[in-house]
Amino acid sequence: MSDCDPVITVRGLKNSFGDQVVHEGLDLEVCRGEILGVVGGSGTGKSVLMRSIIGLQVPDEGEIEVFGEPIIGRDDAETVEIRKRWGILFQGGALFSTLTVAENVQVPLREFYPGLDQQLLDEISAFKVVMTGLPADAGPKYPAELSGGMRKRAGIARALALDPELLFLDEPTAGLDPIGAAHFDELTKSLRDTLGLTVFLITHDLDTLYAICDRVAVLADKKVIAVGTIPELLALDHPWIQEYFKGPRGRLAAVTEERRKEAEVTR
Ligand SMILES: Nc1ncnc2c1ncn2[C@@H]1O[C@H](COP(=O)(O)OP(=O)(O)OP(=O)(O)O)[C@@H](O)[C@H]1O
Repeated sequence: MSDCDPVITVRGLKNSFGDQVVHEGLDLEVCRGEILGVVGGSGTGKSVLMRSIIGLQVPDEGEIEVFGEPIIGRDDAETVEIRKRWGILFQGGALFSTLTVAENVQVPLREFYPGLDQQLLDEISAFKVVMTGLPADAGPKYPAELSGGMRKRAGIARALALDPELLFLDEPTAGLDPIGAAHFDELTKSLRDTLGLTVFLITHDLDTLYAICDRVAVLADKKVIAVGTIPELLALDHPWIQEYFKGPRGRLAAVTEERRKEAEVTR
């Protein structure tokens, strides 16, 4: 992307587990303010890439910078100021089931700002809950009392607890019905627009790619084989890209997006 101000830079990344090499020579830049979709077949290493960027997976080789700061080889204490600036929604939402929604949102606040008093914690968490479109009375509820879509929103509320600049979302619409998924996409986009976030979004959801991603990075053959807008990717003749975007589901997603845009124009 021209005039890219990189928030994440990955160079020459190699990850392996025993004999299995997942990444080799992987490069990627995520630009400030964009929603970057990360796609690839199952097991191509999308989650391992995210885990490497957030420091949970130590790569064999390569360099990773977030906000211009190196990540690899630094311990938790050294990266605390960087970690405060990002929020993460792991696959499945990963809320603590024994804590209420409000208490879940307060977890990162307590971790990074242990001095905050309970009243302030309650006020911040209540604000984050409402910000994600949940009703205010969702705060005292436990995750098991919420629908799948509401749990995802609660996960986003927790990811937003520290007012991050960068949001990592690992398959946020997995398990949601199409309407719930479309609403979640709208939430992601509106948060990006209003808060100026940069979003690293792993997804299998073609509708999400069409509806909200500025660019898409494709993982295959152990690396990012292409990054670009969907029209740019469609112009490439890589077999996986062609099959993914031009297969029946890809064509349907393209038509759905076309209709959505037309409806917007005539509204
Ligand atoms: N901790 C680990 N130990 C051993 N192998 C692992 C570990 N984490 C990931 N792998 C392997 O690395 C490969 C990539 O996994 P990853 O979860 O990143 O794939 P993915 O692209 O996110 O897949 P999916 O789309 O199915 O979620 C898989 O073959 C997986 O089994």
